[in-house]
Amino acid sequence: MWADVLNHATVGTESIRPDIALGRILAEDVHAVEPYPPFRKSPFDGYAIHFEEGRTEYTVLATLGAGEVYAKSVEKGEAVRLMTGGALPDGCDTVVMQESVNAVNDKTIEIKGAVHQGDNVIPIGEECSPGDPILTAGSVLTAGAMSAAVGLGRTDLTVYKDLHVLFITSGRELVMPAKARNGAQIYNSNAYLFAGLLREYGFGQTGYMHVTDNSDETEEEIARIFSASLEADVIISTGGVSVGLFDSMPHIYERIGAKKLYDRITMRPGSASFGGAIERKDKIIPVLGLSGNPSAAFNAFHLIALPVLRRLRGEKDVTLPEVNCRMAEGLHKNNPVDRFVQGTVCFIDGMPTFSPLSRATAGSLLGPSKANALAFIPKGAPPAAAGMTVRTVLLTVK
Ligand SMILES: Nc1nc2c(c(=O)[nH]1)N[C@H]1C(S)=C(S)[C@@H](COP(=O)(O)OP(=O)(O)OC[C@H]3O[C@@H](n4cnc5c(N)ncnc54)[C@H](O)[C@@H]3O)O[C@H]1N2
Ligand code: MOO
Repeated sequence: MWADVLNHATVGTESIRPDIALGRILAEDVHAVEPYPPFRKSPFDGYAIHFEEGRTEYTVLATLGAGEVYAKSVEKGEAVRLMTGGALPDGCDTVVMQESVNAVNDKTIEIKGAVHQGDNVIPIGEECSPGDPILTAGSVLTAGAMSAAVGLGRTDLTVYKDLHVLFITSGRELVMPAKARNGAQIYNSNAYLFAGLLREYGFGQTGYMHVTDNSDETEEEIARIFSASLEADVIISTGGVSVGLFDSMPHIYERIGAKKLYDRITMRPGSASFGGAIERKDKIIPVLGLSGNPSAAFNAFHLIALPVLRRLRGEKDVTLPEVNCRMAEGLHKNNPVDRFVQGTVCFIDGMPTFSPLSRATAGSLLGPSKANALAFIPKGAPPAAAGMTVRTVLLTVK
């Protein structure tokens, strides 16, 4: 069912210039249209010669900077001085580094030591030939990928459109920073956690709304969320999805047209979770209501929301990398369901080692400020002991 939603929800494509494409997802396979390098070039500052067996002295016809062309052909006994990256003139088949040459006079060089025909020539198409695959659809345009495309002459690239993520927080106990807070209220840290996570993972255009879960305001809040949802490709919220009296997110989602796909998942933390989809005339909008507990929300972002967001923006590889780690210390909890424990991965004696956070609870505010990995302890496993090997999901942006 999620597969159906995701297959229909993918955003469209657009053509953009490389200078604004960093971090975007390619929607086309890029092939070389010409060979690279496009001419025979020198890897050194030196002399391009018309090689002749046994000859040590050559007459230098000209000096060329990189990018300059020598129009005539270089014949027997002749050479051209050129710089690193310079094109070999016709008739030259060998390059001699300038350190391997003595100047006999202004116009003549003498080669010291052995030289072989063909030395130091980078051939045309050494790296790629016309038609060779260079970049694949669904990959992220890194700085390196863009330089490859530009180096091969591309002036525009077809990429997936930016996702419009509408993010919602829920709860009357939440106040924004610098606002007055009574003794039982807390600051709305998830608003900042998710704005930051979305930005860190390259999801740029983010609307934000807050639901008070106060019944006097519900109708107006539903109307505002409905109107914001018209611009959204995906909706994510934290809080208000459990069984509390004021947990109103599933109701709000249903009121704005979402069909429920699930309302709980068997993992901890993050079991409080709502998944649904809004089917509109022109598109399907996936809806993810995540747990309000900050650490549960952080885990659920990486494990549930991020793969969905990546898939929606056309990425091929949507999951985070995993590495097997040695547990630095034991955990004492039983595991009635799959558990993802926040912690840090570092290398000790070359061995990836996972250290669980001392307070790895669903409600921990501070966990997301420290964790760079989540250890996976499967359902039914005994409490994880120090020294055992554990599968660990790496949170790569840190
Ligand atoms: N009787 C039961 N109670 C609970 C169950 C259950 O099955 N039966 N499930 C528990 C689990 S598991 C979790 S997780 C929480 C999740 O509840 P919600 O997702 O509805 O989240 P809230 O109740 O709204 O908030 C939980 C917690 O997180 C704080 N929070 C919420 N939003 C923010 C925010 N934007 N910034 C910072 N902190 C936030 C909120 O104040 C609460 O402390 O339910 C259990 N209860
Ligand atoms: O959903 Mo809760 O985070 O499992 O503690």
